[in-house]
Amino acid sequence: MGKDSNYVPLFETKGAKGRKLYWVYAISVLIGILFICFHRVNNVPTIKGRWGWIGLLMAEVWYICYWIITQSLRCNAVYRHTFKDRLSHRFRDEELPSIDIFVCTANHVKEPPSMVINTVLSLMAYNYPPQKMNVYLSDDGCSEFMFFALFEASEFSKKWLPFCKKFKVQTPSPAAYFSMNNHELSSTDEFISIKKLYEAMIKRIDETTRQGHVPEMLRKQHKGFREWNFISSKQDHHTIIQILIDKRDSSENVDVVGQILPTLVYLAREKRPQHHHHFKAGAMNALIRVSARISNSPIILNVDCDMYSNNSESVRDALCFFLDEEQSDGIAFVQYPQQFSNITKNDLYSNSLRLITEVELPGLDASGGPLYIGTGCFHGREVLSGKKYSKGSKIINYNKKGVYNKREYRETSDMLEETCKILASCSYEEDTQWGKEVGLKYGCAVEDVITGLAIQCRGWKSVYFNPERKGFLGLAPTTLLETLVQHKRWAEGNFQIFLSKYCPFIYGKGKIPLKLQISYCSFLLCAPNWMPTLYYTIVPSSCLLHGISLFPKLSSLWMLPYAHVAIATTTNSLVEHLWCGGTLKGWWNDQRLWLYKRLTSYLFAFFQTIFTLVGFTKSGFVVTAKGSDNKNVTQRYEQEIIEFATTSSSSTPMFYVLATIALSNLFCFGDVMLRVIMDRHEAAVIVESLGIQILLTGLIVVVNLPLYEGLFLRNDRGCMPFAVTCSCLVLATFLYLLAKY
Ligand SMILES: O=c1ccn([C@@H]2O[C@H](COP(=O)(O)OP(=O)(O)O[C@H]3O[C@H](CO)[C@@H](O)[C@H](O)[C@H]3O)[C@@H](O)[C@H]2O)c(=O)[nH]1
Ligand SMILES: [Mn+2]
Repeated sequence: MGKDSNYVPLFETKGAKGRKLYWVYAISVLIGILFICFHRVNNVPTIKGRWGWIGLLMAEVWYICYWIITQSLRCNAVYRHTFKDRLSHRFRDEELPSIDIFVCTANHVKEPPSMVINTVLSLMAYNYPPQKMNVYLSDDGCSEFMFFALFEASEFSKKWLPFCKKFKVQTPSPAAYFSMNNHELSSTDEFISIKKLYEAMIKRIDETTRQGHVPEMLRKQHKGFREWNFISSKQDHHTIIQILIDKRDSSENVDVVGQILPTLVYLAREKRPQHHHHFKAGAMNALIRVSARISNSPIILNVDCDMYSNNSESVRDALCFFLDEEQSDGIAFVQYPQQFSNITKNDLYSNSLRLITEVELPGLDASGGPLYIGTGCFHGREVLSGKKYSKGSKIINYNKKGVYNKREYRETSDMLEETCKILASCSYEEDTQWGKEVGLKYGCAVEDVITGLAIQCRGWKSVYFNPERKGFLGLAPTTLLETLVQHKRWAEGNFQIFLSKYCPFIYGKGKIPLKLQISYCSFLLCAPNWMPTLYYTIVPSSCLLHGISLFPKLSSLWMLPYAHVAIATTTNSLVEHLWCGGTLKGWWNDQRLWLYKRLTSYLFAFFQTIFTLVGFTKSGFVVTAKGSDNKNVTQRYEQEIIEFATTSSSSTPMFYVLATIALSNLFCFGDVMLRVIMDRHEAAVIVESLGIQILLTGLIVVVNLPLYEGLFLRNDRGCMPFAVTCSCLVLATFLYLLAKY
């Protein structure tokens, strides 16, 4: 079928409305900023406070540049809408392309097997022909418990998938489904019996994991367990690959109603101490090769092990973008947002990524395409493997309906497993382009962003899709430290890209639009933000002690631009936050985390990047814990009480920084307030000349109230470790005295 006159689009793209008002705001802020700069440059004090002033000027110049960069994300936005019914009209089931789904897991303690298989089951339950679906679990932890859980899941799927189909279950992750309240079905026999089966399975999985070994009786159920007999270390082992469900073998691998099941494969790639395994990027590349041999689907979906599918239509949605006759040209990947099922009402740790989901990604989509953010992303296999765009290239050729993926092997699954072992071995990539030009890129803490950038620079576009019913739901960190460490990894990886040859301004020059280059930089350049922020939290408050004024007097006209910029940007951020569905308190929490991330995550990321660059250290990948198995921690999270307790001492430096800054500001604020109260005559003068600084210091104190509580007032297990409290108290007192005398 060629291009025909009755072409009907499979998706549409709409521009955002109401941009004019935003421009009025942005321009007014810009004017305010110019006035501030003018004032700063022309009023540098001659002696007292000269350096404080110049430092502040530099901090402000950085903020302004960064603010301008971030505007590139907001000057435009597009929203996408798909027509799935048209897709079903145009393509019969047999004509649809097959899809390979990759789930990555790395650590069975931080990522419990019972959670991982919920993700796997939810993906297997897509409303899509099962003979066209292949699910791969990559286990970088090489855990027998994970394999056991997946084996259990393969059995359970035989009942779960028909149940989902029969009752059109919209939430196909069993854990999420059974935890929902008002079920229409809850009193039916079918519901009760499947729930019982599920609970029994989870009990078996959790118990085996807790006991620390899979009992002999259970091991007999599958030949795969034998592989672990020869494994002594998770860092040093051969490849384990087991095809748990082989849909080619249709006599056996059917569900209880006789319907074929999706292929299900377990993979633990080879690991050797002398070979770098490159974290998730390495796992993905092994998956790309292994899946090419087994199923070779033209479409690849990648999800993290905690990101269960919450919408059984996602595959069809994504295909609307790849299969449109006219608009699919050059679309390489479809990115869904990262959304979470465990965000508290007021988003305690600002983990909902609300602004990114609702504002920044649609903005990027308008500038040439969203970043690849690792999970919930549909890729074209060939593009991921390095293919360049040439005019008219599509991921799937519309004209060749139904002929994709004709690769069928005669080999038995045992033989297939043997050949795949080589593909997932350490030495396979030696002297090849894997990790460079082919597959996901190595050597960067955010392998996703850098890989997406490279794809776009090869001429491809990407699409952001945020359907009304959320596509994927994951688990956000539930402690302050986990949050800060996660952001450190992101900031580090992003900054690494900026300083490498992949810097969008150099690498992307002439290949991607300037607007997109700038948009990238608003993410890549977040790490250096620690500098001005640290300066702003230390210098103005300590200058209070000597009465050094760093801002215009309250009665001066020069106050106006400062006030305007502060009020306008604050109002804008508040409005944006509420518009994206946040609460007032959530916005306030967001401000706190804004500060904390800059003072810790970004600071540490900055130096880690520099040290890695000069070869002092190697960058790593600290896997984020998916929830906590400590009931008290979970309870505090749900009650929105900040967790300051730490389990690993290596990460407490972050808390030392936070607590010391918070305490020094408290001392400075106390000091100046005392003077104001004690000396009525001087009070008016102090307030007049130091008003803004007092306000600023006061704000830092108020934002830190929960931290003071954690230091001194709380006595639960989540309070600040005693050692941190003592040391920071001494340190802050010392700094205060140093500044004062
Ligand atoms: O050596 C490793 C380390 C991690 N992972 C997996 O990578 C995924 C992401 O790890 P997580 O600890 O959850 O990190 P997040 O910060 O939540 O992940 C985001 O950021 C990462 C880049 O920093 C991307 O890889 C992810 O896709 C993206 O969701 C998880 O499924 C892990 O199991 C591996 O497979 N092998
Ligand atoms: Mn994660």
